[in-house]
Amino acid sequence: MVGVKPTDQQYPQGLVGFILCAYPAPRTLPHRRQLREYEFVCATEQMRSQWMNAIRQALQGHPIQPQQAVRPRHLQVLVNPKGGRRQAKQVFQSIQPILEDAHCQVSILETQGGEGTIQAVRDFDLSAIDGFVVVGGDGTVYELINGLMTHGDAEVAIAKPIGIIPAGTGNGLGKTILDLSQETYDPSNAAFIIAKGQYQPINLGVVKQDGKEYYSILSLAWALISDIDIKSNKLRFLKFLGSLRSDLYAFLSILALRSYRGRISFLPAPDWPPSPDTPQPDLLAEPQPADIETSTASAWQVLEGEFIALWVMNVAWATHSVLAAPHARLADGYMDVLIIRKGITRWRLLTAFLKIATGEHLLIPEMEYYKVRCLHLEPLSSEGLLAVDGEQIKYRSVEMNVLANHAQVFCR
Ligand SMILES: Nc1ncnc2c1ncn2[C@@H]1O[C@H](COP(=O)(O)OP(=O)(O)OP(=O)(O)O)[C@@H](O)[C@H]1O
Repeated sequence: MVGVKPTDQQYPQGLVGFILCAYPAPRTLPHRRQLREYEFVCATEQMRSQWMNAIRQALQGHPIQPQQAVRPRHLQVLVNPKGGRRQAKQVFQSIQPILEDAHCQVSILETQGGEGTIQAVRDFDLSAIDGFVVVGGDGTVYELINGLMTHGDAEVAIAKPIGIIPAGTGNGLGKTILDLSQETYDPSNAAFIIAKGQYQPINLGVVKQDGKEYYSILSLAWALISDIDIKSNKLRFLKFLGSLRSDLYAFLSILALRSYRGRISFLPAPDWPPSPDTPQPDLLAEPQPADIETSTASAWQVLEGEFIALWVMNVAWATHSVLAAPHARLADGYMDVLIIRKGITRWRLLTAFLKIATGEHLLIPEMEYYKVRCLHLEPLSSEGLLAVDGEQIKYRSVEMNVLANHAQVFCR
């Protein structure tokens, strides 16, 4: 009786009956309406199971095919345990669930560095790989690209999309991709882009020197820039500095400023610089073949003299905090070139350095900016450094050409 409101016929008589009826039923015990709903659910459940049995009988001899399972994407992951703050393994563990939730299966390779990594990439069985993921910095991407381009089946290898989880020091390519995908600079956002699975073409640079070829996805640097890139590696043991390492070295190099003699020849884009009326281009739009053909028709330019810096950029961001080439597009068939000649004051250079995170360094008149199809550098100073994607190459004449839309990166 307690907890279930009695019907009229069941009302007990007198004072006891009045108290029992006025006393509200405890919520934990079923109310009569709830009981009726329960009975209804039981009845419909019974009907449902009867219908299902009827359908099963009708379909006997006509088994239903199980739904085709979505094939998981197989990603070959390259983790550089020595990149950046040496946190790449932990970074990958933290984002792995994002890839797994997106039906990605991963195989992990810990890189050895240099030729060891390039050879390991050449040995990959491509039939089992849908894409690559680099957990490291631009140096590891460079090794991956060079391994793919010299793979026995290079055409198939370089067509596989590449994703970047930034775990190096600079991570210029990772930052460029995150920026184009309108995501903030963070490993989980980078994993999210890979999980989404969309990819875009990207130019590659081919650097030729002494009959050898190197493939670049980021940059060719000479003078002040390569000095900072290569010499700041000496401070790598100061792990806590992270990317501040190159900022510190840049500041010291500007104080002890020196110039380098050389000859820079290049084939500029015919429509550069654009007139102020030209609408802003879509940064991911593929180039029209006509754009590339007309560029070869334009005349070579030759600059000879003393230079402070040469930076040939394939993408916009040189590091996650250096927007060196704000006009660079992923697949426009051009490289963006920043040249600083001797004559700029230390103060102006320092101002440019402080503004480079937003691309406003280009407002300083001494910054010369070109878009080029190919470039030839002949260093005329006896000593100096040259770097491709932050990796040192021999200090002698070098040529760089664009391979338009040659690789693919997970982006957007
Ligand atoms: N197991 C390893 N031991 C020693 N060096 C390695 C190993 N694996 C990779 N390397 C080297 O580490 C160097 C740096 O790699 P990476 O570019 O990934 O990081 P980073 O230099 O910190 O980042 P960024 O290039 O973006 O500034 C590369 O030259 C690579 O050859």
